[in-house]
This record gives sequence, C-alpha cells and structure tokens, in this order.
Amino acid sequence: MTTLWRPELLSGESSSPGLLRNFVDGGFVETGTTFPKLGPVTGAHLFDVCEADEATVDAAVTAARTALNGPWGRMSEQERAAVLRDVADELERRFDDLVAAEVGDTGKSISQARTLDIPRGAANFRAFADFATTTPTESYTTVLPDGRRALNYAVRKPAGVVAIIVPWNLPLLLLTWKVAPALACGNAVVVKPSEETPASATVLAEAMAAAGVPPGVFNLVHGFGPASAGEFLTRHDGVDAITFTGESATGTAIAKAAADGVKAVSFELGGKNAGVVFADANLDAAIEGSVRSTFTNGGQVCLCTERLYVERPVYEEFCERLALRADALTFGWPSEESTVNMPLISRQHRDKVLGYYDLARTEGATVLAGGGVPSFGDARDNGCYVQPTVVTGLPPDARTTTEEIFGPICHVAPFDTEDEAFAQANNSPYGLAATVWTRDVGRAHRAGTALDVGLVWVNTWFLRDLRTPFGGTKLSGLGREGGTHSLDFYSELTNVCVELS
Ligand SMILES: NC(=O)c1ccc[n+]([C@@H]2O[C@H](COP(=O)([O-])OP(=O)(O)OC[C@H]3O[C@@H](n4cnc5c(N)ncnc54)[C@H](O)[C@@H]3O)[C@@H](O)[C@H]2O)c1
Ligand SMILES: O=C/C=C/C=C(\O)C(=O)O
Repeated sequence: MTTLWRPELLSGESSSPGLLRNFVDGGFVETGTTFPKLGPVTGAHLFDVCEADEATVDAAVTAARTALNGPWGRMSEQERAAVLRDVADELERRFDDLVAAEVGDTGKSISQARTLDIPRGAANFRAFADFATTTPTESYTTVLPDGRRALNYAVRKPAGVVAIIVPWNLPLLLLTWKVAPALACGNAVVVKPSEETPASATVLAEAMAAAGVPPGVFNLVHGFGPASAGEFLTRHDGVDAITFTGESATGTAIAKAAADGVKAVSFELGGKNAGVVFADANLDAAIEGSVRSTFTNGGQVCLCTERLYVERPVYEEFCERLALRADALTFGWPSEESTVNMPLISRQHRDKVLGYYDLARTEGATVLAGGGVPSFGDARDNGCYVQPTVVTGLPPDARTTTEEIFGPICHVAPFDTEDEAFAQANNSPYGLAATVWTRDVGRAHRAGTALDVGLVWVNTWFLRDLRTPFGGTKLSGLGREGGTHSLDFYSELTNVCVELS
C-alpha cells in the first residue's frame, strides 16, 4: 500500500517524496516521466507523480474495453452493487490514509477532510449501489387504433468506456461522485484526477483492487490537460462518454475534443454564485451561512458565494459583522482541530487570487477585511495562503464581481426590492448555485423559479441529498448528475417493443 502520510503536514519538516503511479488493468505502472507535487501548506515536495503518456492512456482505455466484455459486464446489478458496497467499506477502512492524502495535496484542515471530503467518498458508493438497484425504467402499454396492443419497456445498458476528469478542490468527493454511478451502471472507467491532487485517487485504486473490482474496470492515469493525459483521454476513439468537472474554458476544450467521436458529455463547470440576504432573514444565521458559503475550503468550492446582495435596512450591520467574522477565522496547521482557513492549491492559483485582490482595489473597492497574505513566521510563509477577504463598493460590471475568482473573497452590495435582488443575482454568465436568506416562505419559493441557476439553497448552503439533480445553467454546465440523472448519463436506454397477441 502506498504511504501517504508525510511529516511536513504536521510541522513543515521534510521527508523524501513518495512515488505515485498510474493504475492500469489492475496493476500500478510507472512511466518514464514524473512531475513534482508540491504541498500548498509549506511548498514541500510531497510526491513525484508518473505522468501517463499516450501509450499508457491507450493501455488504460483498452483495458477498460476488455473489462466490459469480461466478468464485470456479465454481473447483475445486484452483484455490482455488492462490490460497490465493499469499495465503500474499503474506503472507510483506509479513512486515515485518505485524510492524509487529501490534507497533503490540498492543505485543507483535517477536521474538514474527516467530516466532509472523505465520508462523501464512501457515501457516494453506497448511494449509487442503492439507486442502480432500485430505480425502475419506463414501461407503457400501447393500444393501436385497430385494437392491437404492445408492451414497451426500457432496458438500461452501460454507456461503455467512460472518461472521468476532475479538479483539485474536493478531489475524492468529486471523483467518487462520478466513479460510483459509472460503475453502478456497469461501465468501465479511466479517471484522471487533477495534476494538483494525485494522492487520494491512488487509495481509491487500492480500494478497488481490495474490494474485488475486476482488473480494467477502474483505471487511473495521472497528468495534465492539453498535450497530456487529459487530452489523450478525451480525444481517444475508445472512449464512449466523458464526464468532467472543472473550469468552463476547459469544458469548451473538452466539448471540441468530444465532438469528433460524438461522445456523450456531462459538465459541471465554474460559478460566480450569489447569496441574497433579505431584511426579514434570521441575520445571525445569514451571517454564519455566508461565512461558510464564502470561505469553506478557502473559497475553492464551485458552489461558494462570491457575490452577496443584502437588503438595505440590514446592509451596514451585515457588512460589519461579516468582515469581523472573516478576520476572526483561524489560521493554523491543517492538523490542528481549530484550523479553519486553508491555503490555496498552488502558488500559481495564489497569484491569480491576489491579482483579483489588487484588481478589486483598482476597480474602486473598499476592502472591509483581508486583502493580502497572512504572515506566520514559519514554513507556512512558503505556502499558498491568502486572507479571507470582504469588499464592497463595486459596480455590477466590474471584473471582480463578474469573473470567477475561486478564492476566499466576496463582494457585498445593497438592494431595495426583491425583483432587483433576483435580477442582480441573475446578472452573470454563470448559473450554478444561489443561496437565499429569508423568513418569507412565499419569497423562498419564488426564488426557486426566479433564479436562473441549477441549485437554490434557502436558509442553508451545500446541504446535499444525493438523489437530487445537481448541475448548472449557462456557463456553469451541461446536464445534471445525481440520483436517476446520473443513471441516465451513465447508461444507454434501449426501448423494447413487444406486440401482444
Ligand atoms: N460545477 C461543479 O460541480 C464544479 C465542482 C468543482 C469545481 N468546479 C470548477 O473547477 C474549477 C477549478 O478546478 P481546476 O482549476 O482543476 O479546473 P481545470 O478545468 O483547470 O482542470 C480540471 C481537470 O481538467 C483537466 N484538464 C485541463 N485541461 C484539459 C484539456 N484540455 N483536456 C482534458 N482535460 C483537461 C485538468 O488536468 C484537471 O484534471 C473552477 O472553475 C470550479 O468552479 C466546478
Ligand atoms: O466544488 C464543487 C462541489 C461540488 C459538489 C458536488 O458535486 C456534490 O456535492 O456532489
């Protein structure tokens, strides 16, 4: 088993980097080229990662195709579901390794990894084992004008070889959100985690083998996007469907690659999510909820709020209290239970986010909290931290208030009427999620239809029921996953029409 715990997670003290390999046809394989994975807490060199070349990606796709024709393809839904439940058990057995992997790669706090990221890995497998074995397909009795009758019914079949490409912010959660339904529907998969977060996928590969998933059903290739494993995979003739989570611009590149083979695509993309706080809301809950929706995971969740609209009578109080809370969020080592803030994923991403902090000022913002980098006086000064930041005073067309930043920053603006609030929230090329804080039940339901987004949360944020449709409108995505929506993407439906005599 791969050792993922690294002492630098606790103290900044360096150890020698581990080696992370690709997983093809049931075994780990090295390639000639490696790239370094640096931890964002101290910049320490955590892993050397084997970059999959075109031949390795090809071997993975071929292994997946072969596996579809082997024992996996002949298993009943119930048998596959039993294997997936064993994978969930394995993930729970490897809980500490997964926490170490995720904390090392992302710098998120151990407490968040333990309560959010890692439990969802196992939960995803259990949920889709259940959905795939309990969801009915359509059936109609057809009566023709001449009195003949027919029975129509749909049969679910695997979509085939599915390519799964995911980002770095919630690595195991987002990977298993796609692997679990894909396998529950009988597909074979080739997954490519982000180059920034290769570690937890390694434990997942080991869990697959330990749970008896046949060789070739789950393959893992490491690397980058363009001219690397991502592009080799999305352009591969042997791939039938591509499911992708990441930036909208990457979605466009993948859509172009998918067009040639008319591959099915499912996209969960970027966001510039609004929070709307009405004066009738429970203000304490709205402030705490906005702290969570803005700063969780360093603001690096596609669902995070980057624009807040607050009804004028409570605007001043809201801004003041939100800024105080942002300043009070604790920095600490990821291993300390009290730690809330985490670093951004890389120096490159930190430069991008700090660029927006500067841009906000240039565009005329007032900075109420943060706006820079924290100083630790230890190895974390070599990491990728920024301060949680609250700004006000920008016009609706400022770049800071329209472009996805993907960091711990929000802009707060006042509004006077419900129509104005919803119009401002909708004034975005993105349409992923919105959060509304109100005690008016009519208004809460109106928000559901008025807001042009895939997900509306009322008096809460990121509360998930895995049966519900998940995805975005506009630049935020294509299609929905979750529950039966996932089953529809990861399977082909064949309609059978039998004339009844
Ligand atoms: N809507 C959602 O559910 C959701 C969830 C999480 C993150 N996101 C979005 O993800 C982004 C942050 O993640 P990121 O920076 O890793 O995104 P990214 O698009 O840069 O990378 C995502 C993945 O795509 C790969 N990739 C990049 N270019 C590719 C190409 N041309 N062909 C094939 N693969 C390619 C990367 O290597 C990585 O594995 C944000 O925009 C965020 O909003 C969306
Ligand atoms: O960063 C984006 C978070 C996405 C969350 C999910 O896909 C989920 O909870 O299933």
